[in-house]
Amino acid sequence: MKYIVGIGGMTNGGKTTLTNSLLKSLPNCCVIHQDDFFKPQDQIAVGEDGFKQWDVLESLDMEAMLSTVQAWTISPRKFARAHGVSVQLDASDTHILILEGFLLYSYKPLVDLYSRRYFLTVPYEECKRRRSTRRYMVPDPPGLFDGHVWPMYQKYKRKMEANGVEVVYLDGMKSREELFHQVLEDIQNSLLNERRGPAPNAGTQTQFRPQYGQAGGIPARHCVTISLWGSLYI
Ligand SMILES: Nc1ncnc2c1ncn2[C@@H]1O[C@H](COP(=O)(O)OP(=O)(O)O)[C@@H](O)[C@H]1O
Ligand SMILES: O=C(O)c1ccc[n+]([C@@H]2O[C@H](COP(=O)([O-])O)[C@@H](O)[C@H]2O)c1
Ligand SMILES: [Mg+2]
Repeated sequence: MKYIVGIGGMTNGGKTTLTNSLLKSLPNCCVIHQDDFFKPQDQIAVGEDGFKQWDVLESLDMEAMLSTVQAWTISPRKFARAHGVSVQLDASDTHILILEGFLLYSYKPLVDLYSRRYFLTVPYEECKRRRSTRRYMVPDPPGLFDGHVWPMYQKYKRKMEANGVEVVYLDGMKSREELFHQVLEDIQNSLLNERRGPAPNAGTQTQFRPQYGQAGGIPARHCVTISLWGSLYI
């Protein structure tokens, strides 16, 4: 069985932290980080506000991300081998892929591929505080958060909701441990249900239809991590 989990939501909601914990506990689990698909700086448009528009879908090479997801979907084992990782399998033959990023549910070709979509949020003040401590590859210029990051977050979230994309909201103010256990348990339950039979709404929650792009090479910056079967068997 192939199972794709989205760990999405706002910047600094705790997506990468949660994903790293899940990877250690979920069997045969690969991850694709959306951040690894940012286009080079010279291809990022400058808005009328004077800010580089990092927080829009066009700043990401989503076709390349889709191709990477597609490669996993076609053969998770081959995908793992292609990245030099051996995967131990047991009889259940479950393969999990985590997609992690801040604009996971706004790209139509991907949106219906998820088995489960999580969405982390924290209040504005906490998001701004956490962001002020972060150092990205390209540091935030003064005023970027209020002038670009936050308005774009709100815009894409509104669109996602208007499109009827079903997500499981997660309170990013909970402790790292609480979030980890909550999501791990939820994924385990969801996997059990999937094994019992297809969920009535799986893959059909929105009007979007998957449209696969051309499969291509995986850009060098793209990082794929594989975690092997651990002590946990689902
Ligand atoms: N549950 C949490 N509670 C408090 N701080 C957190 C929590 N999860 C992550 N953090 C911190 O918030 C910051 C952003 O976390 P990160 O996982 O990188 O977020 P994202 O990938 O969503 O931008 C980091 O400093 C991280 O240590
Ligand atoms: O990683 C990069 O190259 C990069 C360059 C410029 C900006 N970013 C920021 O990365 C943010 C998304 O990552 P994250 O982990 O905060 O969800 C997004 O809000 C961008 O503003 C990231
Ligand atoms: Mg992150």
